[in-house]
Amino acid sequence: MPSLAAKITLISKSLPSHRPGPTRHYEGGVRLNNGIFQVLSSSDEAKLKVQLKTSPTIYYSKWRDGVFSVVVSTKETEFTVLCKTSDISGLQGMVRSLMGLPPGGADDKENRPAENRRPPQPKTPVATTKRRCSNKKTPSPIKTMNNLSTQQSSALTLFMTTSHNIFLTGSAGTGKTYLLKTMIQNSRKGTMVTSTTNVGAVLLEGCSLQSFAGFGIRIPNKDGIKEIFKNDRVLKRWQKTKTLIIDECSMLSAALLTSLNIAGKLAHSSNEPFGGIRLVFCGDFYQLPPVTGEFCFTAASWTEASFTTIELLAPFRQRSDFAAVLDRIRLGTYTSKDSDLINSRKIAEGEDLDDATILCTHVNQVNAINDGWCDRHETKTFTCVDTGVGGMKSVPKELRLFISARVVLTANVNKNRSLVNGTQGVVVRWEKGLPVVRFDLGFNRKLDKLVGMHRFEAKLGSKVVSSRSQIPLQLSYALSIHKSQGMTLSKVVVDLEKVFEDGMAYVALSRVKSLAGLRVKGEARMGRVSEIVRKFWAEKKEGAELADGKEGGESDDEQR
Ligand SMILES: Nc1ncnc2c1ncn2[C@@H]1O[C@H](COP(=O)(O)OP(=O)(O)OP(=O)(O)O)[C@@H](O)[C@H]1O
Repeated sequence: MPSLAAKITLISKSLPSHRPGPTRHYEGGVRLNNGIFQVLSSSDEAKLKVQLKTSPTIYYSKWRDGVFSVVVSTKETEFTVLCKTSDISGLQGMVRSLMGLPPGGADDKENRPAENRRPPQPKTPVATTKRRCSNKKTPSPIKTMNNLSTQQSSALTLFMTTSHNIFLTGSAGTGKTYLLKTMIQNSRKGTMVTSTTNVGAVLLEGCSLQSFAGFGIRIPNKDGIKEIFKNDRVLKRWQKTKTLIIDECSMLSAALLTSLNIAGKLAHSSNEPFGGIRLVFCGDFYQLPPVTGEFCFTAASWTEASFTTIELLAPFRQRSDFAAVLDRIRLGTYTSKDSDLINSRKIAEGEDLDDATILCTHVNQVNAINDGWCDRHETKTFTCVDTGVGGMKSVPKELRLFISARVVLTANVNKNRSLVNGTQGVVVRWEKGLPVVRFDLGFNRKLDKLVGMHRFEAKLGSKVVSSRSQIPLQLSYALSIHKSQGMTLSKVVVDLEKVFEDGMAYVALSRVKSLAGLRVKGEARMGRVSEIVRKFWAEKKEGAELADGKEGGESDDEQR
């Protein structure tokens, strides 16, 4: 790959606009080795076609309403990037990042259009190993991509080599959080890691969005924010923030996004969107919506942020056949065959499901099931040790466990041995007063491991503001679907009779790795798909057309 980088030549040049208005028109493309991707034409409403002469890869793109989108399809994978970029050097950066290549190239200079001499380079060097901040001179993004897919590597390159605001999305299990963690490891000083959910914050070792913002449970207006900023600590935190990462952004409301925008502008005394803070949002709007209010993308602040959208398409959690069924449920395009397939997983009479996690729609169902198990056994109680203020609601103060209890890890204990958040097991004995858990590593592999106290930290930037030490386990007989968002589980029973939220059934069904690990209690209701989300994507994707099975070189009419 690196040698290929030098052989990519940008041959694009700007053309005079033949229509009134601010839209710029380009002709050109990038040269790859002896092949040429050629952008044949462009305008705000017309398709940009990228023609590929010699490679099996198809690049197909379209320009609409100022959004340039390119669909890349290789033998291994296929993904879409939509980016609001109005300069051809942005296009060059996009193509490079799509290919997993570092920015720039030996032969770029001469061919770059005069007004765009600066390729998208990182302003400061980027780390490959150290978290948040680095002083290394030469970034080597490829080193950090070894265990990432091509799609994920490309997205990481985009994160590391541009300052675009990024919206990282994709179906459940496409590795968004996995990639986000790598981005965090390679992020610069001043990066704040947050999530709209406590569970998400724990997973990323960040803090909840509301605690970062200093808003508490409020969604303040401008005056309210000025009042909050009288607290010097909160104001300084905002002023130090250069990048704000928000995971589980499907649960971020439009009102809160608007407040964040105002706060960023006030803190940085700047009229730039979010006061110039770079945004990295991660989530899937087809999953759970905000608890109250509208989706964040309905706010004017979303448009102001001009996100570059990265949609990961390759499923990691499930095999592609099951992933395809789940995707249709996600989009509300499932067939009766899909529905029958899910319902064919109904619990059989007398079936032993003690090793499964029951995913419930309501918390009272969850507590009743887990408490019921504790009540029937002799339990040992583990009390947490807290430091700092605020506590961590998602980690229990008191954890009741018993021998033979089914548990799930809530922290990464040992990545090499697959003892990560979500790994399930059974408490088999006590040792030194601590539980020994027989973890299920899949493929009939088991591992006994003494689980000690784990320090869960809430961070604001690199500063630990509070911590809670607790055994990183949770009874896993039942979990709420809300809590399960983001988890990967090996065997689940879904109870979807009382689904009350768009995307809820999809979140529950997509936690499991395979159909074999899925059991259904009662009649599975697939729930609805949010019309607003559907519209959001329809408008976004109108700009992108997949070139399934079509080689470059066809005319626009043929493509239609
Ligand atoms: N490059 C990778 N190599 C190996 N495993 C991966 C990779 N990317 C993701 N995974 C694994 O795939 C599973 C799903 O990944 P992850 O939880 O990041 O997906 P997600 O898109 O965030 O899902 P959700 O939307 O449900 O939260 C996890 O078990 C994760 O460890």
